[in-house]
Amino acid sequence: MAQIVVELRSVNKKFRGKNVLHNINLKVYENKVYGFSGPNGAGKTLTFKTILGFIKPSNGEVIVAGKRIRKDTMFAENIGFSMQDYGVLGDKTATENLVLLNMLNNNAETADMSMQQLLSYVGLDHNNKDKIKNYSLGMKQRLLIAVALLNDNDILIFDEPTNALDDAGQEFLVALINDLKLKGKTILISSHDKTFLNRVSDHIFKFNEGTIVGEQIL
Ligand SMILES: Nc1ncnc2c1ncn2[C@@H]1O[C@H](COP(=O)(O)OP(=O)(O)OP(=O)(O)O)[C@@H](O)[C@H]1O
Repeated sequence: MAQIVVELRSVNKKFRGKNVLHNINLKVYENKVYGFSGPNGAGKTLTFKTILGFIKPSNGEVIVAGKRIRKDTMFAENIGFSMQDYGVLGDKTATENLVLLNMLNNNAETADMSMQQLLSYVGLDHNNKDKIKNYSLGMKQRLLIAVALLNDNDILIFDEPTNALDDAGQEFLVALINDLKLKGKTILISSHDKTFLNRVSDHIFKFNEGTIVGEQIL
């Protein structure tokens, strides 16, 4: 039977008295792709940060891979994620960024060769000596995806990976997500592009004003 790998139970979050997430209930089953849709400020990124353990709910429960995220959990270690400008240094090359992050992650087995493979998997050239502050937005998106894949985690969160992607970039991303699914990954992905979400998702959560207002099974 398919396992539930992420579960949110009646999650609420208040910031300075304002309800930014309310009554979020969701179940994520292994090896499926979940689209998160909704307008700006709907709560998609906050829900991702709650699953990652970066922010703690005011009440409710978050369970990742069978473990409850507690107040003293720093973050959910078994999730790879990409968020806009999170964790990458503009003054370094793509390879330097990946090597640094890999060292921070204590991932001893990764050699330069696997960085090359990872960069080529996301369509970047490991020989490119440009600092990433000079990258196009589409190239930065590809690097952020590589960051999410660094530790070969089974659960992946991609926050707005379609931003600034041209048609070829989108096609590449669709193929990459399909390939990751074939490899057994579970993927949570937010986007403003409904056509893209319909193409890649098994299940879509529709967010508005900090809550889930609808679901669609594809
Ligand atoms: N640290 C914070 N303090 C106060 N309010 C916050 C904080 N972080 C997010 N919010 C608020 O929570 C709401 C949800 O934001 P969130 O970033 O999750 O939206 P989103 O659905 O990802 O939108 P977008 O499509 O623009 O990325 C917004 O109203 C935002 O202003």
